[in-house]
Amino acid sequence: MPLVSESTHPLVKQKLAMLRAADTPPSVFRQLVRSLATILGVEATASLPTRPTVVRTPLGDAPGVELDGPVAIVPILRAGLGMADGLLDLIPEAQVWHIGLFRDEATLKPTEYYNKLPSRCQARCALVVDPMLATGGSAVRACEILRNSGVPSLTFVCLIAAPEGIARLSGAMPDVPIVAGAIDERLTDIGFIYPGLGDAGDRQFATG
Ligand SMILES: O=P(O)(O)OC[C@H]1O[C@H](OP(=O)(O)OP(=O)(O)O)[C@H](O)[C@@H]1O
Ligand SMILES: O=c1cc[nH]c(=O)[nH]1
Ligand SMILES: [Mg+2]
Repeated sequence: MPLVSESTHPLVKQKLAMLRAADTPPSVFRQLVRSLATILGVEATASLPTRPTVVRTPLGDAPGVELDGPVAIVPILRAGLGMADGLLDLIPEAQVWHIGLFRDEATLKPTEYYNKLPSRCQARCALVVDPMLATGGSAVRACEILRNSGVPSLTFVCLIAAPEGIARLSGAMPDVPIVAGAIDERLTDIGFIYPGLGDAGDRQFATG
């Protein structure tokens, strides 16, 4: 998997255009976040380790595979919650570990307010999900928490990334692939992704 990928899938582009539109209501926004996460999840799990197995069909034996070890989906609260549902559609047996971070509006630094990792983090790999990779501070913090908990393989999945956030996350975690729906132009002077979609949490949960 490339270190940074920007989706070229036509459905991702179509759904992102709908998601960005300022008049898209929260109910539709949530559905779009969920289905975008599923499509990007397919791309993000393309190298997931598997082991061979054999299953009995009504006619005989067929070769197959099963996932080689547990997978964790890690939404960064709160905007990552809607993406977790989309990835669970893809991997229903995954564990879900919640990390709560909010970004200080003035300093743009993340503050951790919730952490519900299992006492023993035994996932073979974790898919960290957050719709927005802006300065990269939240993504780096979440990946550090998971690294310190011993998760061997991390992948970061977002809907929209800023070049600044990609540079920061890749600099801090050069072995964490970033799967993005789109890479936008830049950050604004108040740390929003331009053109972006505004505040992903507020738009999902109608708190704007
Ligand atoms: O890359 P960064 O500069 O860290 O910014 C990105 C973060 O900002 C948003 O969360 P926010 O702090 O708005 O919290 P919320 O999910 O509760 O709305 C977003 O969902 C990311 O977590
Ligand atoms: O553009 C941005 C940047 C950070 N968080 C958001 O929700 N949107
Ligand atoms: Mg927010």
